[in-house]
Amino acid sequence: MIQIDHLTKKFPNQKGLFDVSIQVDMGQIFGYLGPNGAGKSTTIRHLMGYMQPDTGKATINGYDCWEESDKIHSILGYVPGEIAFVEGMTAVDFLDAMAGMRNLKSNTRRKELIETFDLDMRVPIRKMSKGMKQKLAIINAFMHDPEVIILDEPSSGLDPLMQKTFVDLLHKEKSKGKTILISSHIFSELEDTADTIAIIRKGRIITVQELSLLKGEMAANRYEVEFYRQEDLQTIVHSGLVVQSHSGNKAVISVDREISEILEQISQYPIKALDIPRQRLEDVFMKYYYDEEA
Ligand SMILES: Nc1ncnc2c1ncn2[C@@H]1O[C@H](COP(=O)(O)OP(=O)(O)OP(=O)(O)O)[C@@H](O)[C@H]1O
Repeated sequence: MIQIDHLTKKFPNQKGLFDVSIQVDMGQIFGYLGPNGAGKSTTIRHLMGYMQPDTGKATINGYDCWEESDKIHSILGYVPGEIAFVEGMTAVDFLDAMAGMRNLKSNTRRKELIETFDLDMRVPIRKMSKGMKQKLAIINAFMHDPEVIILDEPSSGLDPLMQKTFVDLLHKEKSKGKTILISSHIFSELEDTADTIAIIRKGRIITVQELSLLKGEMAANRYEVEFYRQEDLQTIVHSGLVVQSHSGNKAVISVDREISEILEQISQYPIKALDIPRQRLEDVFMKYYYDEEA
């Protein structure tokens, strides 16, 4: 379990983290969402034991991330936001070195992951593309079967097929009961994986909610209806339903009452198309961002 309690870290430029509290339970995928410079990587650096909080604390499976970081690293898999490999190393050298540091005896899982992500290990790291380096970082993060996994924008650089492979891997790990924190500003990545989402902005947590509730908050609030006949649209405009806008034979109707009441009225006329715009995490995020700004 990952726990951050009232963590504050103020940089000399007044940026940083302010009273951040989050909890990621075992078997949970926790999405950490925020715009550039919000404080996601700074939070993760505290979890990794790279930074000492001014006040508050972070723990992983009960170990203090700053004071007991050595204990944490053996149970942790981590994909950093900016990956820097030692120049001149081959991918095999790198994974061997990491396996050695972790006292890892078996290569089975490593081989499976190399196959899953289809990484050509013969290419020297310095000649690898951004996506290939990202794959190598992912293999490194998962090859020792860690209990807790921390991923800082993990699928940046991966092509759509590999992003899907990665999402599948996350689902498998979750089903094994792993605790996973993913920071991202790629909404779809979290929409497909996260149970709970925290939104951070300017170093402060704006909201922590179950993804399903967060989406429900902005549940379909309008119908887009296309009529065959202009006169039917005009009748609807004057029917007492709240028509937000209309053009051509299309009307956007506000869902401000019982859905059955609205459907009953519009279904009196032949309808060419009816669309209920799907709520996306991105819309929810923008709403929070905008509301806080206002
Ligand atoms: N060591 C530091 N000294 C001073 N300011 C810092 C330091 N580290 C981070 N910051 C500032 O703190 C803020 C949060 O940075 P952070 O890297 O955590 O953001 P982020 O949410 O990970 O952003 P991105 O999505 O762009 O990676 C930024 O304004 C950054 O400039």
